[in-house]
Parts: sequence; structure tokens; C-alpha cells
Amino acid sequence: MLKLLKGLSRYKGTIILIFALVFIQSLSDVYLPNLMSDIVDKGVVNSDTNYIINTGFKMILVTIIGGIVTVTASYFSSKVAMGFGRDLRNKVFEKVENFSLAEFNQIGTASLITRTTNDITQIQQVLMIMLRMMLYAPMVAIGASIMAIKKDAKLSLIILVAMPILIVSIALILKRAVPLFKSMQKNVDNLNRVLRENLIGVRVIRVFNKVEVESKRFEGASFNLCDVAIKANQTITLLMPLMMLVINISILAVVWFGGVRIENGSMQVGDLIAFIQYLAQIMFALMMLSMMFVMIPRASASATRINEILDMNQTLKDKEDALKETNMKGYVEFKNVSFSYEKDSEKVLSDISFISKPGETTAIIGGTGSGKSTLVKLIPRFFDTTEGEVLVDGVNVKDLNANYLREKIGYVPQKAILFSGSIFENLKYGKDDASIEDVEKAIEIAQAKGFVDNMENKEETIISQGGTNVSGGQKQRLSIARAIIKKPEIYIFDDSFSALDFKTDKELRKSLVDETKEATVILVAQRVSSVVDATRIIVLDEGRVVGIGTHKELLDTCDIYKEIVSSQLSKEEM
Ligand SMILES: Nc1ncnc2c1ncn2[C@@H]1O[C@H](COP(=O)(O)OP(=O)(O)OP(=O)(O)O)[C@@H](O)[C@H]1O
Repeated sequence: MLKLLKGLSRYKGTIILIFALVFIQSLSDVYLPNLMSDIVDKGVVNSDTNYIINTGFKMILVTIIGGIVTVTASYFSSKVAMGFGRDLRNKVFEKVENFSLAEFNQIGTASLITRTTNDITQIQQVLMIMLRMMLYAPMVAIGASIMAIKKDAKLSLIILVAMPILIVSIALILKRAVPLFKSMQKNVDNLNRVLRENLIGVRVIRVFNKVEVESKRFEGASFNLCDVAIKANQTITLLMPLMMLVINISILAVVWFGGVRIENGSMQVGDLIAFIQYLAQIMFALMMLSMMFVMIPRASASATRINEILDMNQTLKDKEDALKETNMKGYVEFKNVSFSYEKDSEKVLSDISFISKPGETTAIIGGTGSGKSTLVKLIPRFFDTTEGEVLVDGVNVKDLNANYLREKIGYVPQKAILFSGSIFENLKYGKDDASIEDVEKAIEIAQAKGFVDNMENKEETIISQGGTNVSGGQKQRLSIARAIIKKPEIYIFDDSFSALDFKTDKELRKSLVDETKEATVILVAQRVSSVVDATRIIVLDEGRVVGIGTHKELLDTCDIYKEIVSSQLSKEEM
């Protein structure tokens, strides 16, 4: 937590101001009972109305000052806490944006969302209270103790007895509550995960009639969180009655012994009234401190979770001398590349080597799970190779600046992703300064013109969140258009034509020929018709290259390719 709080340094001035205000607030709070006792002992006892009025005005003045500084301190502490939360959220977001897919896998999307929202809110809340109470509570406890001793040292022995009882009870309650609060965060994570899966998979859940099963799963996660939250809060609510009991018994003792001392003439009535107020102040200060101690461990659990993200070793970080320039354009080379998703786990790709030059199309075909998508993901460096090298323009992608590398690539993922916003905005993702003409041209090449023109607002039509208001094939064509508009040196189509009908697939490939003639095209496909014209076809089987060549060559040399082809084409077509 302390490590995170270092980020507060930019608010140093405001924090000093808050502490100064809180200092004045505590002085005014401790001073008020003293004035009260003066009114009774000097004003009421001597029937001195002037003294009562003057001191009364003084009390009003001190109260007004106290009120103003309290409100101002609250205002500034909220400002600092919210600003700090905003900075931290941005920092976490920036870090996550640069995560490799492996790091996403490691923490999980649901947990990343909880950490960026709920966990940071915990820290914000505790910070706001800390800024106000960290100084105020000890100041009031010490100030009120000194004043109480000054009023009557012997009666202060009651405080000496009550305080340890209170402190031990608080400590016992916290010992039980803190682990419960820590586990609450884990349960929030779990609830988010289940909710997210349910929202994304709602159609599948309905069609498989699993609504009830999923409701139960959600209920389970929800009840778990509820149980822990109830237990934690039940434990904490014990604090209040317990403290009130100790405070009230102490007040009773003070009134009892104070009464005896007044009768003896060793104490004045006003002092007794002030003493009771000081006692209450001390006890409430302790209560505030204990509340802070409840919140700090919960926030520190959140801080640990946030630090986990901030400290994460970014495996795909750019080297300091990463290149931002190359002599060649659009060359892709795999040199004995092997890859496994996790250390020591089975290889998903083994010993892959090939070269693809501008003007050439390299198609990758193979059964499901044979490693096709994994292979193309190594080119924009979503992952690093386990063995061997991936070279772009003759340079190992590890030595290239990531932005520079990705600027060269137009990547169309297997699962088309569109963002909420207009079609125009979505396509401009490929090129910031794209004109409407650029967009229209890209739409035409991607065979999307037909359906875009039929939409009421054409390119200005709004795509809803997750692209749910366009069909799978339309989404694919728009994401192809987004890559085309970029005019990249390297096109990567990861099974990007799978949702298109044969006719559109054919027309799209035809129109792409012209557009991509100076670029390198790497194309993953399941359909033979999509790969027959490729310069070279790589046949993958369980991560290994079992054939490489043109359609004709492979028909003669590669049995697996022959099998794939014969399952899709008639003898005449072959
Ligand atoms: N993020 C990941 N973490 C761990 N393993 C993965 C991950 N992604 C894929 N794999 C595994 O890697 C292997 C190859 O997957 P890949 O997606 O590259 O296959 P593919 O040939 O593209 O399949 P498909 O044609 O079905 O899309 C599979 O066995 C898969 O289980």
C-alpha cells in the first residue's frame, strides 16, 4: 500500500493544507469543552451573565471556525483521494494495454476489471478517511487526555482503566474481521467472472436450456460473497455496541466518582461536565482509529492486487534500442520457430520455417487446433517464440519497436471485433486521417458496400457494443475493410473469410488481388478454394509443417493436403 501511496507526491501541497486544517479542527474540538466548563464554573456559579454571554459567543466562534475547516478539509481530501484514484486507474489501464496475451491469460479479464474498478475504489475510500483521521484522531485523543488530566488527574485513572479494555476488544474484533474483508475481494472477482461469462454467452445458455443452471451458478457466487460480507460486517458491527458499553460505563464511573469529589470540594461541576466530554472524545477518537484499521487491511489487500498488475514483468517490452526503421518492406520469415503457450508445456508449433515476400500469398491450412492462428499471432508479436526467430523485413520482431512493427501489419482476427461507434469510426481505426472516400473504397473492396448502402445511415450507422447489430459475415467484411484502409505492408487474414458465402468469398479474394499486389499476404483458411491460388500453401498438422508448395505440388506430395482437398472438392475441381 505504501508503495502505491508514493503516487501522492504530486498532491503534497494540498495534503499539507489538509493536515493544517485538520490540526485547527482538532484544536477547536478540544477547546470547546474547556469553554463549556468555564461557563458553568465561572458564569453560572457566580451568576455572571456577561461572562456567560461572552464565553457563549466565543464558543459559537470556535464552532464556526471548526465547521469551516472541517468542510474545507473534507473537500480537499475528497479531491486528493479521487484524483489519486483516477491517476492509479490510468496507470493500471496503460500497463494492461501493453500486456501480452499471455499476461491477460495469467490474471484473467474479470479480475482485471475488478482490480481497475472495485479495488481502486477501496483505496480511494481509505485514503479519504486516512487524510482526515490519521492526524485528527491521535491529536484529539492526546489533546483530550491532557485536558482531562489537567481538569482532574485522579479521575483520569478511569480513562487509564477503560482505554486498555477498549484497545484489546478492538484488536480482537479486527483479528477476526480483517481476513474476512480480504476474502471479500476474491469473492467479488468470482462474481464478476460468472456475470461476465453469462452476459457474453447468453445466447448459448438459452439455446442449451442452461438458464437455470447458470442462475444457480450466479446465485452460488452471489451467496458466497453475501455470506462473507455478512460475516465481516457482523463482526465489525460488534465494535459500536462494545465501545458504547465501555464509554457509558466509564461515564457512569466518572459521574459517580466525580460526584463524590464535587461533594468533597475537590472538583467543580463545570470541570466534571468537561471531563465527560473529553472522555467521550477520547473514546470516539479510538473508535475512528479502529475503523481506519479495519479499512486499511482491506485496502492493502486491494493494493497488493493492483501492485501485482503494476509490477508484472512485461515479457513483450520493447528493447531500449528497438529499431524504428528497416531497409526492406513487407518481408516475413520464420526461422526454425517453435512455440508453447506455457513454459515446459507441449509445443503448439515445432520447427516452422518459410519466407514470404511482397506480392506473394502464403496460405496456411490444417485441421482445427493444428496451430494456424498461433503461427500468425507470432508475426505482430502477440507472443514471443520459444525457439527460433520470426523476422519482419529481415529483423527479429523482438528487436523492432512494437508500434513500428504493428504499423506495417493489417491484421484481421479470426473472431471479428468491432467497437461501439459508427462504421466510419470503426474503419478509421485502421487509419486516423482516413477520408470518407478512403472508407467507401475500403468498404467496396471488402464487398461490404451492398449491406452498408442498405443501412439507413450508411457509413454513419452506429455499431452497437460488441457489434451485435451486424451479422457474423458483415462483421468480418467490416474488419477486413478496417485492415485494407490501413494499406499495410503485410496482411494477415486469420480465417477471416469463414463466415462468408462462397460467392462473396470468391469476389472478395478477387478484389483483394489488386489491393494486395505489393504486400505480403499471410492467410489462414479452412476452405481449399481460399488457398488454391496462393504462391505457397503450408500444411500444418499438430504444429508441424507436413507440406509446403503450390496447390499442384502439394496434390502430388502431401497426403494430408490431398485428404483435405478431396473432402472439399470434386475430382474435376482438383
Ligand atoms: N491462449 C492459449 N493458451 C493456451 N493454449 C492455447 C491458447 N490458444 C490456443 N491454444 C492451444 O494451441 C493449439 C493451437 O491453437 P490454434 O488456435 O493456433 O489452432 P488453429 O489451427 O488456429 O485452430 P482453429 O482452426 O480451430 O482455429 C490448440 O491446441 C489450443 O488448445
